[in-house]
Amino acid sequence: MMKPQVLLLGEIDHAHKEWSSLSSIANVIEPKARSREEFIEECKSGAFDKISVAYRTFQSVAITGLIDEELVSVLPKGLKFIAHNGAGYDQIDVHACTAHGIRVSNVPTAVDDATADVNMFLILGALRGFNTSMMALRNGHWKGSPPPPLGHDPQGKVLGILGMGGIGRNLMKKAAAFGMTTQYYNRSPLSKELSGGAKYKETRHIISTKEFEKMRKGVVIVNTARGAVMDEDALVKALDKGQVGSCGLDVFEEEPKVHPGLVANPNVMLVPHMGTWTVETQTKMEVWCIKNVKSAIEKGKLMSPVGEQKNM
Ligand SMILES: O=CC(=O)O
Repeated sequence: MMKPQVLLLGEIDHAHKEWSSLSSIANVIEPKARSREEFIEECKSGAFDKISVAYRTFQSVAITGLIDEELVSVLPKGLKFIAHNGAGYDQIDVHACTAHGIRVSNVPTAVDDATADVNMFLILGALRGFNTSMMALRNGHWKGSPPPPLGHDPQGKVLGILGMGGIGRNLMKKAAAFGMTTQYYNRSPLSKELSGGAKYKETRHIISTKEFEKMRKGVVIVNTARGAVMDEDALVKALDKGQVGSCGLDVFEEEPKVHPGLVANPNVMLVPHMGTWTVETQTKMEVWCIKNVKSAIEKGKLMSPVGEQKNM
């Protein structure tokens, strides 16, 4: 019998052993395309017609572009599974995939420690106002003149967590070790029956001017989720007014672009999307994603389907 074919979109950098062990159950194909246009052409050429599973990385968006309706509609009909190597899957239009009979998985859990660590780093950095003096030192001005205002301790502060999934719960434990108490908010879409077919409102810009105004003046904001969760323009304005005192960001609305108002503001700590950027975590993520590919081939279903497809 012919082995099933797996399409590799992106690179395997760490889990080489696990990836090569796939060869006993599948043949791996890599695209020749170097742009979205070429990729669409390659799909239409029939080169991928025997593919049933695709493994994709966050970075592969540089070749294929977003996995949106246009792309999904040219993917080979036999492609039934997309295993995405990442926790966040905003590059993939899951509704379009569902409509075309494609199941999507992501990588939860493996990302929790590293992402919560970056969040805690940004919380501490923003509370202490370290960015201004770190810049001053490099510019030959020691702490800066005048020295920056005193920072604040995390001990006794209340941490609000928006999104109490694996990363949120991991962060809560870390913050507790720093003496913080947590309040949380979590979104959970209703079941199909209860929502009566109404489309679930996504999380884009759920934090904007109105929400900043409800917060305590001088609030510290950290984002390690996705940039678009917050209205970046509104954040810049709230920082300029002092409504937001300082902030720490790992994610941005239009990566790799960063709003000039954020770059210009020394009260903002900026990290270029490095939440999971460690050897240990990248390795765990690849291993996890490969398990999804194996499960798709051997059991006909993904090990960790995305939330929208959990009940299918
Ligand atoms: O941003 C990183 C991820 O979604 O895994």
